[in-house]
Amino acid sequence: VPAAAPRCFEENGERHCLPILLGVASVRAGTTSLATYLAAHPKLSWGTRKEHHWFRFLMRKDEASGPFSVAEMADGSLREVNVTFSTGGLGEGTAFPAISQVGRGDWRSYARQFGPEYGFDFDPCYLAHGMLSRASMMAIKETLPNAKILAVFRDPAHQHCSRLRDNVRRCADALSVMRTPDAECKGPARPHFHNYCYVEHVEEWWREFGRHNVLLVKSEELREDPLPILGTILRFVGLEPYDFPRDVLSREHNVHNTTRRHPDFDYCLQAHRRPDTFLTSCNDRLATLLGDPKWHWWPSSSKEEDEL
Ligand SMILES: Nc1ncnc2c1ncn2[C@@H]1O[C@H](COP(=O)(O)OS(=O)(=O)O)[C@@H](OP(=O)(O)O)[C@H]1O
Repeated sequence: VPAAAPRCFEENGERHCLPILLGVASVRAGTTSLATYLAAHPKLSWGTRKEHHWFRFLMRKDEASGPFSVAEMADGSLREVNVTFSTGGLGEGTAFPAISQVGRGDWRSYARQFGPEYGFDFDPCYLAHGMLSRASMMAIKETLPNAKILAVFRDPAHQHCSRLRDNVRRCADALSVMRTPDAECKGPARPHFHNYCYVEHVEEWWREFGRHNVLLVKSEELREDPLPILGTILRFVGLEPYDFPRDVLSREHNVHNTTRRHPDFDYCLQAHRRPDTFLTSCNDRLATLLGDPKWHWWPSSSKEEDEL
């Protein structure tokens, strides 16, 4: 029996259950591979697709149902959503529209996308910076209060500098666009950086779901050997160990690797790994919070500093 008992209903002789596991992060960290591996388990299914985007919020430009720090949940109730982010919500200083889940349907509409198996759903945009991701977190809590939360984190400097080519337009709350590495690396911490300051988000999700319900995975470890990670995830959701087919695990999905070719990529990477940068301080805090230096990704006194 999984730790999080699924919530199910029957319709036309078919049984549908809400997912028990929600992957909430992060963009381009290997979530497609991980989801594909998990889908090979006979008791696990992602339902109709890997990413259901059920908890992404809709923009409502037509009416001002409140200040932009308020999100309208599926049942019409309003929630304050930018209460704790240190940098304020998305659109800070601008007249940003209210955001809403209304029109999405109730929990059954979501559950209909899954069968009777233990479902899981990945959306790497839920754990990110800003009002929308916080609203997603609140909506998830409302619909799936017992969900197990999974986040895959990848070297934040790599993630950030990758955007030199790949503007993050798919995540609605990551509107900042990389311009030049110089401006980004030497300027003050912009809201965009907070997507990769994982420590800020971990504390938020712990607070809402409880520490034991949030599992963090290092993307680099997943790439090295997915088996131990899969074992940990099975234990996390309360399933027995399973011998995943090796041929499934030997394939990597959604591989691009084109970002590295940008001429400024290495410079950007090195600049962000200096000891005095915002991302270094985030890693320091994350490694301390989790009590494990592996969450730092690069040593504080990096040799790369000398090379700049
Ligand atoms: N097993 C495994 N472990 C770790 N990382 C992996 C793995 N498989 C794929 N990848 C790399 O993950 C990147 C794609 O991540 P996502 O699938 O999460 O991207 S997406 O946000 O859903 O589009 C993409 O990174 P880049 O190639 O650097 O772009 C993949 O190469």
